[in-house]
Amino acid sequence: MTRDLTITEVRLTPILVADPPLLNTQGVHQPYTPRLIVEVVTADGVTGLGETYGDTKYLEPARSFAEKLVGRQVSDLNGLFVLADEVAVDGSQVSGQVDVGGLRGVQTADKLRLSVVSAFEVACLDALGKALGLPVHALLGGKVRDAVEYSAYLFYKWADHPAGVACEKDDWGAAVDPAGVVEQARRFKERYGFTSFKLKGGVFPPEEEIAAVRALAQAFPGHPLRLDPNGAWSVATSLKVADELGDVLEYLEDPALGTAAMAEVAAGLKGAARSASDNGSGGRRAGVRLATNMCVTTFAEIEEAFTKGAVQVVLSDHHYWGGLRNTRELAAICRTFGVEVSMHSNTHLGISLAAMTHVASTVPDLHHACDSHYPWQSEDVLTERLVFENGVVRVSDAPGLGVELDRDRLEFLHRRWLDDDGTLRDRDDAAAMRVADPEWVTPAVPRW
Ligand SMILES: O=C([O-])C(=O)C[C@H](O)[C@@H](O)C(=O)[O-]
Ligand SMILES: [Mg+2]
Repeated sequence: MTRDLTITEVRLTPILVADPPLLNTQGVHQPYTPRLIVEVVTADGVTGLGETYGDTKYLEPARSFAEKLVGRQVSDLNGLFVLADEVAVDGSQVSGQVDVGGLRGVQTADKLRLSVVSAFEVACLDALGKALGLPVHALLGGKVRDAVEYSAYLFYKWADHPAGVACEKDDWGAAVDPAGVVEQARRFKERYGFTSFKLKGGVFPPEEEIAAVRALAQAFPGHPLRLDPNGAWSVATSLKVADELGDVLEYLEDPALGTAAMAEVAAGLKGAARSASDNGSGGRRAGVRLATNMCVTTFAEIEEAFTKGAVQVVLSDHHYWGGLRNTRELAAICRTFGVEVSMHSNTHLGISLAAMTHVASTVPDLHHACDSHYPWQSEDVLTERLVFENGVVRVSDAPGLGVELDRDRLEFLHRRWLDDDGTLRDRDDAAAMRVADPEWVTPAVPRW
């Protein structure tokens, strides 16, 4: 039977999804965060789904990209990148600096385009898989594992959003000290079976975060632990934290901001490793590895970081690397240079979790449990939520991504976006923090 894979319609639906009051170095999560749902429809009536950031700076290029897509084949995946180069990006939204809302590293025009393309690539793969009766992992060459392991993404957190702010309630409670963090980790383990834990740091002075990680190590002996202050520390502070926590950390994630600072931290750790092997005096910091989702976020950033030995683990994110096939290319480059890979996550829904799981299932040497914010998202646009059991998501063998859109939920969340006066349509954690603390400004880096 011949199939007509021509794209006849592309639907873009911006939505606002509930997000708990999770703290990071720049502020606190908004009560609702923007996402964009992409649907690509073929002449045969097959619909493919994709998901990406929904802020205005992504939405505008996504609209012009969508117009160009009609009439093309869902199988023309390489052509998506050629098309992307033709999409204009608002120069005022582009910067070499760390993005205020998402802590996603540099925000170059190319990276914004890739973040948009990623959703269309996933939607095309979903449609192609459905049309051919093949799961997305098969279109990527086939899975090498049946389940993908995720880690618990622990956050310092308030019990509620500030009084008077419209929001959805969550049942996680507050976590603003070591006991609260350990309790949150316990619940993650109970609910989802996660056995590795990542704490989002850069919120409290390093001594407090060291105490929280020590408390986790005591409560969960032998479990892999990570701490990620999103570049909030100086090189000296980073090395001090490595001294304090080196014996329990799986890796330290973006302790200092940017490749140059990370390379200095790495050099300090390497020096310690040398003295440890020479005379046993390297201290705990000697074996600490550095991971990043902030200084290696584009192909252009790889050479400098790898040449300087700034990182030992790259946390890929298919959104900003430009999709699932680029994620595999990144993994191949990392493998060549002896750098490990795992996956980063921002606030995302089930379409993206399904996409992450498919691609992760095809990467042979995935070295660590992947990050996912999904447990924090009580809302989704799927008829059935994806499930974490014993810390893993099973890889679907159903055609495409193996997920189904709940159109009523999509409409409900879109209505919320339509009803918003614009305040929440561009994620801004510092602005959300100012609701509770009007004096708050994004902290200068290094913060400690
Ligand atoms: O690993 C990371 O750096 C992140 O997940 C960045 C995110 O933006 C996270 O910090 C958040 O959403 O607060
Ligand atoms: Mg990170």
